[in-house]
Amino acid sequence: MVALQPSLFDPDRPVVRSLAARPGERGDVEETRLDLGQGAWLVLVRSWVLGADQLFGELLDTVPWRAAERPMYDRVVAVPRLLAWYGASDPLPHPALAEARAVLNARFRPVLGEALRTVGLCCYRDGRDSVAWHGDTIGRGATEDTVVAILSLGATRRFLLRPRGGGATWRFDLASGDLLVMGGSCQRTFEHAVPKTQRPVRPRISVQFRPVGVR
Ligand SMILES: O=C(O)CCC(=O)C(=O)O
Ligand SMILES: [Fe+2]
Repeated sequence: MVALQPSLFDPDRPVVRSLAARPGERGDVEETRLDLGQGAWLVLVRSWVLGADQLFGELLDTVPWRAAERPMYDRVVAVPRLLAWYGASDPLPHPALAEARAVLNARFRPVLGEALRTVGLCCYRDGRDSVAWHGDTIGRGATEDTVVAILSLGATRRFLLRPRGGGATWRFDLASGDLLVMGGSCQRTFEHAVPKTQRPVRPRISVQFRPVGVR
């Protein structure tokens, strides 16, 4: 990791650190690459964004969060998290998210063959909020390899991945500023989830960067 000169680091302005442009090359940060098997891979970067709590606070206060509902059997239930969505041409709610997307594209566009363009946000208000097991299989993720990058902000929450056909579950505790990138066949061969927790936790925001059409 490159040492940051204190005078260059303004704690009020989040810093998105650069990623290596090509595998094997070194960026500002250490990437952990994991092969999950079946063509699925992950890239994990701890403390990718510096000043992440500042960014977290600004997003919590300024994003137009909406509560959603979905049908379940014969009832309509509340989706247990708040949502916001920015399409490819929508202005993003914070300049750091545009910077983050540009850094991700410098690294992953060659792998993906197209750019990450949309930005989805989830807010987990407390430990009762969660996302159930699923793959992002709407769009090309259902049939082709894709990339979904997640920036985690605020509370540390557990992120789980398991193979669809059965097998061991991978667990990652994602802290504020961490980046987790799911690639290859991950959306169709694995499922991921953020389970509820009994621990008292402050809110967490996740920011998902995806190609157009993938959800
Ligand atoms: O909050 C997260 O880290 C995961 C969110 C997610 O899987 C989704 O929105 O599809
Ligand atoms: Fe997902």
